[in-house]
Order: sequence, then structure tokens, then C-alpha cells
Amino acid sequence: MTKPIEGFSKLTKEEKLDWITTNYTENSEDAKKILKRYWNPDKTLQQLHDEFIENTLTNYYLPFGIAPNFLINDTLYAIPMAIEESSVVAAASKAAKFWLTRGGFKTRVLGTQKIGQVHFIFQGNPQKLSAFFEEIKPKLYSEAVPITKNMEKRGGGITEIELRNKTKALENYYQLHCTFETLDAMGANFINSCLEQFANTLKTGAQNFASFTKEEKNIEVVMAILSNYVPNCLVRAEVSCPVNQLNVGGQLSSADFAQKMVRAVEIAKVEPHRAVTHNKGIMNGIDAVILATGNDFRAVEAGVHAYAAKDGRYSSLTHAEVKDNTFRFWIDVPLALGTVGGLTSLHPLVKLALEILGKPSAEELMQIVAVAGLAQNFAALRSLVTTGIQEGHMKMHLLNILNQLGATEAEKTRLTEYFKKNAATHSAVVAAFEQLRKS
Ligand SMILES: CC(C)(COP(=O)([O-])OP(=O)([O-])OC[C@H]1O[C@@H](n2cnc3c(N)ncnc32)[C@H](O)[C@@H]1OP(=O)([O-])[O-])[C@@H](O)C(=O)NCCC(=O)NCCSC(=O)C[C@@](C)(O)CC(=O)[O-]
Ligand SMILES: NC(=O)C1=CN([C@@H]2O[C@H](COP(=O)(O)OP(=O)(O)OC[C@H]3O[C@@H](n4cnc5c(N)ncnc54)[C@H](O)[C@@H]3O)[C@@H](O)[C@H]2O)C=CC1
Repeated sequence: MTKPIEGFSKLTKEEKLDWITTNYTENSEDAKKILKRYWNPDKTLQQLHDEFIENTLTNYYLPFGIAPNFLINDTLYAIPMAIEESSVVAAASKAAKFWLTRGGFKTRVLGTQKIGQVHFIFQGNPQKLSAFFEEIKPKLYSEAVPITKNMEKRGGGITEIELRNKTKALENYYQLHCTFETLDAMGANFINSCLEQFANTLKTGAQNFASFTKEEKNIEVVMAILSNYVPNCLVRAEVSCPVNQLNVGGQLSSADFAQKMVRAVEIAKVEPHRAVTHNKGIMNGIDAVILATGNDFRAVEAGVHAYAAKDGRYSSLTHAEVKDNTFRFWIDVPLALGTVGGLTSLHPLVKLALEILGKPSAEELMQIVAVAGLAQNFAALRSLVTTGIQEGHMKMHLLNILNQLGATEAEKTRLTEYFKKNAATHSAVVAAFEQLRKS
């Protein structure tokens, strides 16, 4: 059995490779070859990537693709997407092309408020705590000035600090609930630094607050951390057109298609099992742009799903209606994004993705990302209510299956042709491949 290792973090990269491949793989030399194949020959670039995280062994590639033809507020964008799943980029591109001739996407930022909290335990009189809070509130701001002064110069900073009594939820639990404007930064580090300063001011201030008893002076700060639930850092993206312009081909009339789209959204609104998949489809688009632009997809995912459940039941992030013969389809989504900070100026591909997008501000990026989510949902629903999802998805997935089977280039060409006219299920692809090899 492999023994635990002390000091792994201190080993060199080669030593780490030796240890992991010797102890956890069947063929150490083969495993090392795989890991090293992904090293970048440019040593400086490789070192940059090594230093993004800890204990780096190699790089993990994701395809970086482009979905063109996105008309957003009358500007044409080509949207970079980093994702492993086939058909997502094609679906986004198809939806962009569809709406290009129908007025494009309209977007607006509904808010940019970020949130952070100092969670603390206070055993004592709540009125005295309120009086104490009013007294130290100016100090909370002033002692944070070394952290906030540059952000304030840019027009951002701390926007509010509130004392919240949470003792009904948990005995003696209070919080400083704080809001921030972090402009083009996602803001995690800025907010956390401010919160840790607030925590110090709070604890020190309590020790010196004359009307507190000895016990009341001992405020216990449990933690100080930003919240990834940002319902007021919100963006709306929408499309609309007269129903008779919704011609999607096939048997379905434009009116029936519009009606089915609305029904599909209504089902996702009331049925959590469907809502989760519906929103997964939206996140196909959102995450891909978040990754390509070096943003924090875990933060976005956590916040988006909390928002989808804000009314007490997990529900659709998109909405659809037919009113006065107009089909309208829109999304409201919370997105705390950065176009400065984090990886944005470090990762060469991230910098390039932002350049392709016209070096957007964080607000502009919020709008682009929301559009990617909406487009993805439109494409998926369009397939679901017409041909079914498998036709298009399997068409795109075909090459993955053929690669798994070890098909040659000539075999891939023959089989791609064949599956233009035949339904591509996994078993059908395997059968056609085997047949081709026999013939
Ligand atoms: C897959 C398509 C686009 C095929 O659609 P199609 O009609 O067969 O495509 P087409 O060959 O007629 O081409 C039309 C346009 O689609 C795009 N397109 C088409 N093919 C490509 C390609 N190879 N590479 C790049 N772009 C492509 C491209 O914009 C192209 O225009 P052009 O470039 O020719 O001017 C369509 O069937 C579709 O949109 N399907 C939906 C796919 C989807 O949603 N995939 C996500 C994965 S499934 C999932 O995870 C989520 C889900 C579905 O469960 C969510 C939910 O349930 O709500
Ligand atoms: N729970 C979470 O989501 C957490 C996330 N993180 C990570 O924190 C990182 C993001 O933190 P940030 O503070 O955004 O990045 P950061 O620490 O790189 O800071 C960005 C800084 O850029 C400066 N700046 C320059 N021009 C600006 C402009 N126009 N607008 C605003 N600021 C400008 C500001 O000083 C700002 O604080 C991400 O990598 C994220 O993964 C870290 C801790 C927790």
C-alpha cells in the first residue's frame, strides 16, 4: 500500500512526477510521458502556468473555440468559449446566426452590488450592540482607507455596512452585512481584505466600548468572507421578434414553435428536475465564456444556482412569453465578473479572449456572458421542441466516438458522410465502424 508523504509540496516537479507515477500508475514511464507531452516547450510560458496553482504537474487542455455573429446592442461580437463538450459552440453559433437577422440581443446591467459579511457571535444586549455599531461605523470605513483609497479614486469602494441580527436563525449570531462596488474587478480579494479589517475594528472597538460588560466585550468573530450570492449584481439579456418571423423549418409553424418554446420554459419554471437540466444548458454557454475570459466559474455557478432557487424552489433562469404577436425570450442572471485582476492580465489566452471581445469592462462582459447563456438555452430548447436533442448533439459528438474507436482519417470522412443521412446513436456509430472495417 502507498504510504502518505510528508513534504510533497517541497519536492521538485520531476520528483513529484516520479512519486505520483511510481505510486499511483501502472507504468511510471508511460504516465510520465503523457504528463510531459502537455508541457509547453516555451519554458517561461510553462513556468507561468506552473505558478497559477500548487503542485502543478502539467497542463490540462480544453478546446478554445469561437462562436461568431453575436449582435449585442447593435455591436457584432465573436465570443470565445473554452469547453470540453461537443455541440455547445455550434449551438451558440446557430442561435447567434438566427437572431442576427431578427434584431439581435438586447442587454442591460440591472445592478453591480457585491456582498461580504463578517459573521460573529455576541453574547449580550442587542440594543447595546446597536449603539456600539453606530459608534464604530465611521471607524469601520476610516480604518479600511488604506485598502479602499485606490478603489474610491476609481469610483468604487464600500457602499454600505449594516449590522444584522440573525439570532432567530442561530443563537447569538450577528453579522456585518456589507456591500461594495468593485468596478472592473470581480472583487474577492478587495472585499475579503476590507472584511478582515472590519473584523479587527469590530473586535478592538468592542474591547474599548465602555457600556459593554466583560462578556459583551468578547465579540467572537467566526469569519469574514465575501458572498458569492450576488442577486443585485444582475444582468438581463433578451431577444424578441414578431411570432411570424420564428420560422425554424420542418413541420412546425412559427406560432406553434413559439408556443412550444413558452411551454418548455413554463415546465422548467415549475419542475425542478427539468429546471436543473434547463439551467445546465444555460451554464454550457455561461461557463464556456467565463473560462475563456479567466473568470471564476465556481463563484458564478454557486451564485447562479442560488439565484435560481431564490423564491424557495429551484426554477428556470430564462423566461419566455408571446404577447401581442411578439415572442420574447430573456434571462436575468447574477454575474460577479472581472476584466482586471485574477488571471485576466496573466494568462495569454485570457488576454487574447478579452481582446477579441473588444477589451470589455466588467459590465460589458456581464452582458456578453448573459447573452451566451440565453443563446445556448434558445438553441437547446429549439432542438428539444423540434428534432430532439440527439440529432444535433450526436452529429457533433460523432468525431469523439470515432476517435475513441481509433478510426483513421479516411474512415472518419466516410462515416461522417454516412451519418449525414443516418441517425447517429453510439451503437449505430460502432456498428457502422465495424462494418466499414470488415468491408
Ligand atoms: C448542433 C446544432 C447546432 C446543429 O444544427 P444544424 O442545423 O444541423 O446545423 P447546420 O449544419 O445547419 O448549421 C447551421 C449553423 O449552426 C452552427 N453550426 C452547425 N454545425 C457547426 C459546427 N460543426 N461547428 C460550428 N458551428 C456549427 C453554425 O452557426 C452554422 O452556420 P454556418 O457556420 O454554417 O454559417 C443544433 O442541432 C443545435 O443547436 N443543437 C443543440 C445542441 C446543444 O444544446 N448542445 C448542448 C449539449 S446538450 C446539453 O448539455 C444541454 C441540454 C440540451 O440538456 C439542455 C437542456 O435540456 O435544455
Ligand atoms: N469566494 C470567492 O469567490 C473567492 C474568490 N477568489 C479569487 O479572487 C480572484 C478575484 O479577486 P479580485 O479582487 O477581483 O482580483 P485581484 O485581487 O487581482 O484584484 C483586482 C484589483 O485590481 C485593481 N484594479 C485596477 N483597475 C481596476 C478597475 N478598473 N476596477 C476595479 N479594480 C481595479 C484593484 O486594486 C483591485 O482590487 C479570483 O481569482 C477568484 O478566483 C479568492 C477568494 C475567494
